Amino acid sequence: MTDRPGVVVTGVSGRMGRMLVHEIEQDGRLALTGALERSGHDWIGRDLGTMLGGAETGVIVSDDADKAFAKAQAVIDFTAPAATVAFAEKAARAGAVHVIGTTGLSYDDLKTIAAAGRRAVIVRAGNMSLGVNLLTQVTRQIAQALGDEWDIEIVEAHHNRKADAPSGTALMLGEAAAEGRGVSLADVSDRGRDGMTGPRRRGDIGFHAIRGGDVVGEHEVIFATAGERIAVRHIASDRALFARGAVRAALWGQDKAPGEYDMLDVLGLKPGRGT
Ligand SMILES: NC(=O)C1=CN([C@@H]2O[C@H](COP(=O)(O)OP(=O)(O)OC[C@H]3O[C@@H](n4cnc5c(N)ncnc54)[C@H](OP(=O)(O)O)[C@@H]3O)[C@@H](O)[C@H]2O)C=CC1
Ligand SMILES: O=C(O)C1=N[C@H](C(=O)O)C[C@H](O)C1
Repeated sequence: MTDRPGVVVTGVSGRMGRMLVHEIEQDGRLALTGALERSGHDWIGRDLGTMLGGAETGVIVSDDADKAFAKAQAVIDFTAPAATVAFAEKAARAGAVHVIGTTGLSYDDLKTIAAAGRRAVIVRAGNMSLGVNLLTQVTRQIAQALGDEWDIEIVEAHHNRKADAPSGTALMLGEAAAEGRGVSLADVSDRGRDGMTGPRRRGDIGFHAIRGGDVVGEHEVIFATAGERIAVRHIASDRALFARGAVRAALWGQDKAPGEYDMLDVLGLKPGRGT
């Protein structure tokens, strides 16, 4: 028996799933009590440690989320939108803190997750790193200080297996820029221009996605006007930083009231909420 909060990692064979198992072991403040993969996956019923090429851990990979969540205090979930929406309901029912890193969530997905967040603690962020979360604040401040004669463009680059565009981080940065300007991102978003687009619309926020090789994640916000340009940039070179943020969020959420939180709450960068 252990008094460490128990945690389940979903999508455990994925890029982030593997990284999370490693980080949970290294960090030592959470006990890994469950590991999930989708039904029919080769790893189901097998020992997680063996599947990862190491010694047996006693954690058997399962596709039964309800059973795994019932024994845990936290769920760390970097999977895919449909899976995350289903996990949100199940984690809320089990009373486990649900840390959501999954991106590409639709408006309806977000509504379902928000409903689960009225019953349990959810920490959701398109990027769990300190650097990116600081960058959102800097972006908001710069956008607030500049008029709309400054064009804002967000450029992101990721590996060639990434399923969604723009990235969750690019959207966080876009939201921050729009907030700084006092406009709704939905009204000014201009994604991936192509063809005879005509001149740029004043006030738009442009998004551009590069996909290639093994790029972990790079984001740049460009503010451009006549005669000058400002660029702020974040480069992630190791997925471990996202896993560290997720573990920190799972621990932070343990004594919080039900609600949907983000990494600014966890990092103490949003005074007056949940701290
Ligand atoms: N917020 C952040 O800081 C970060 C967010 N991400 C996001 O995390 C997500 C995952 O990224 P990544 O690890 O690279 O992707 P991977 O495709 O490598 O991993 C996703 C894993 O989830 C599994 N999965 C899908 N559906 C289910 C299900 N219903 N039940 C259990 N497991 C399931 C997949 O299985 P299968 O292969 O069979 O589909 C796969 O093993 C993406 O949305 C990505 O954008 C990534 C890094 C940082
Ligand atoms: O899919 C990824 O890899 C990443 N996804 C997140 C995103 O969509 O922004 C975070 C990070 O950039 C890596």
